[in-house]
Amino acid sequence: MTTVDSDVPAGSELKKVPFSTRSGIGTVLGMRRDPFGFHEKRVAEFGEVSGMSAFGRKWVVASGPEAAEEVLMNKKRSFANAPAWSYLIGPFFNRGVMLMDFEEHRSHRLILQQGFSPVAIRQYMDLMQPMIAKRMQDFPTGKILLFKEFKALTLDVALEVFLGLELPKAEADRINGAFLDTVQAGVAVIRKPVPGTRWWKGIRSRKVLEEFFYSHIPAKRATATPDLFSVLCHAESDEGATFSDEDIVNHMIFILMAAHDTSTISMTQMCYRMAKSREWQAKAHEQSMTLDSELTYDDLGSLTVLDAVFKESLRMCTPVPAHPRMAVADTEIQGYFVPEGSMVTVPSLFNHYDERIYTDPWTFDPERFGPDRAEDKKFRMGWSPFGGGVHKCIGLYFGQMEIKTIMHQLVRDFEWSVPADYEMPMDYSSLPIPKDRLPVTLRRR
Ligand code: HEM
Repeated sequence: MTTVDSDVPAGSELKKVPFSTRSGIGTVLGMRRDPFGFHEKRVAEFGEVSGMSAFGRKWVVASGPEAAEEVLMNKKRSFANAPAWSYLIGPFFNRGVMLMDFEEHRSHRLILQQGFSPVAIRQYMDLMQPMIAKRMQDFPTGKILLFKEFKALTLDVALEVFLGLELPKAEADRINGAFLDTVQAGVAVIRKPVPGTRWWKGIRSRKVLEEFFYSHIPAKRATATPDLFSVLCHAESDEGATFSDEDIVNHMIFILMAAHDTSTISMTQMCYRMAKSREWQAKAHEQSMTLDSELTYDDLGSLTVLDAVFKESLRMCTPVPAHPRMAVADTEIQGYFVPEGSMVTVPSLFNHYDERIYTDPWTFDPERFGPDRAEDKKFRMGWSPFGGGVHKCIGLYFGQMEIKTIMHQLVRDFEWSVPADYEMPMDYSSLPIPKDRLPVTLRRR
């Protein structure tokens, strides 16, 4: 049987993937301590396609935009999501659409798509605007932890727009805690339910979430309301396929997770960058003042400053830093032999600093996305915070709508700052979050 570091078959012109001999624990700790430095050393030593041990498996790291395109566009259908993502987060996000492949993925995605159509997104925007406006009126000022505030806000928005439920604070906190634990569990170093560990907490939290969703299904099936939960309960594909209760619970848990942290991280990054580069905060404020406080869906296209800040912030810290896959047939990446069964990862976090794509990649420079420079367009996967191919983020438009709606209100009514020498300390052990939750001084204009 071939293994991930097997020799290239006789007669093949493909190259063997060079593997690091470093232990899995050493690799994970090294990556956590200094992910960028660690990656740079790996590329200098082994090249863009190389192997490493991590999380109990051997992985092929397929760096660079060309390798990203080969893996994510998956033209030969030789890479699958389920066996790779399930290995990392399966017990917690079981049967979410990202953990499905090929025909099954296609049929579930077609039904799900109804919840993400332009008509549905306009409905969600109508639902969320008054609530965001109200939350912004009450937004705390002074020295605050912005990441924490955004996390609470995006959860409330998600509960309203996805679930159509107003939960008492204690219940909302319980669900928030359960999400946090499920997300954290995926990258646990101890990958067994040993009491007290991340993995163990993740399993318990998944049960909490399942019970929560199942208990609300009968009411959701009984009436059609404009929230995603209700849309999924009533959705039917062209072939007449519908979701079972179990499908709905699985998709809801996955989507809530997929939407919540990614949006929080994006807004945190945007605010951090605009606190360091105050001129961009001022530009965004000026532009937002030319529009009404309450936006229409069509106004979103006019927020060009926030759009550029969003793109650059997601380039510099992409909320989903890597895309894991498994080779389901013997295949190749950039001329390297990748045997069936190999775990493969596409590291977008690092690709976004590739000097072949971006000029001065460590500099915050939203203008690089303008039509005259369009640095992100040099490679198909040059800018890939939303992934690519059939698994490309289904919530891409929803996410941008939510983020811009919140940021529009924030830049209109507030200004914020950090000390001149402040650098946000990042925890990359799961999705990238600030260790200090981004303390800022926020004041109402
Ligand atoms: C800025 C915010 C967001 C970012 C950066 C982001 C990023 C991503 C990425 C990178 C993937 C693909 C992962 C892979 O191929 O391995 C993905 C998939 C997905 N995202 Fe998002 N996401 C965001 C917001 C959202 C929102 C708001 C929702 C839902 C409302 C959502 C729902 C999903 C779903 C369901 C998938 C799986 C799609 C499939 O496999 O067919 N995401 N997202």
